[in-house]
Amino acid sequence: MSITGIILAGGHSSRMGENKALLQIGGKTVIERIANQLASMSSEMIIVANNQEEYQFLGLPMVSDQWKEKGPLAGIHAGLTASNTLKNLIVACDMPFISTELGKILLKKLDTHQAAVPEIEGRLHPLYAAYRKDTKEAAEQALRDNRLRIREFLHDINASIMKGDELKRMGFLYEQAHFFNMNLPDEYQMALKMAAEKGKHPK
Ligand SMILES: Nc1nc2c(ncn2[C@@H]2O[C@H](COP(=O)(O)OP(=O)(O)OP(=O)(O)O)[C@@H](O)[C@H]2O)c(=O)[nH]1
Repeated sequence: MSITGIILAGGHSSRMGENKALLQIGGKTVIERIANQLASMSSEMIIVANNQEEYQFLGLPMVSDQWKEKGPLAGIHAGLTASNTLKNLIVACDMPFISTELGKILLKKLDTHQAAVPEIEGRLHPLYAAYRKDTKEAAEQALRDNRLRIREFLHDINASIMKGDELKRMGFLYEQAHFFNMNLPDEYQMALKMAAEKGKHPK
């Protein structure tokens, strides 16, 4: 298994008001939960962070953005630049309930595409998606041109947009929780409730 799991943790969490990667859910920080999930799918991991001291406790390799204050596309670029593997799974640090089953489906799609990105009920999820290392050049060009929308970057590469129906046909029964991301304090409270419910009715 030659796969790198890349966690984007270089944002400002300004809507949350505190570092959302370090919020606790079920006795663990969100970033630890994600790292644990990624560990089962990848041979290497990288954290892309601009304030690295905050994540030293994870004991994982870290890199910083080369393009500063450009948002998640710069995180994707930095992660792919540092990666030593063709196949990479990128995850935002604010998605507490990602599915490893989905991660494996997205990574498999890289046999035929440069990227695989879920689109669930009309909403694209490029921050839980698989990217080949060879998309780094297109990311760099987009950053150079100051085209920072990931949706546009996906047009520049051979990306497979995987809709809910296709995922269902492949036997993956998605839940909204898999794509849940926390931006606001209320959404953190919601995540705590979701985790408590999951604990009551484990699958
Ligand atoms: N490496 C890197 N990651 C980023 C950057 N901006 C956002 N991210 C990450 O991308 C994901 C989604 O980020 P957002 O929620 O859109 O932005 P944020 O800055 O974290 O939060 P807000 O300040 O509330 O907008 C999170 O995992 C962020 O850590 C960046 O400039 N560099």
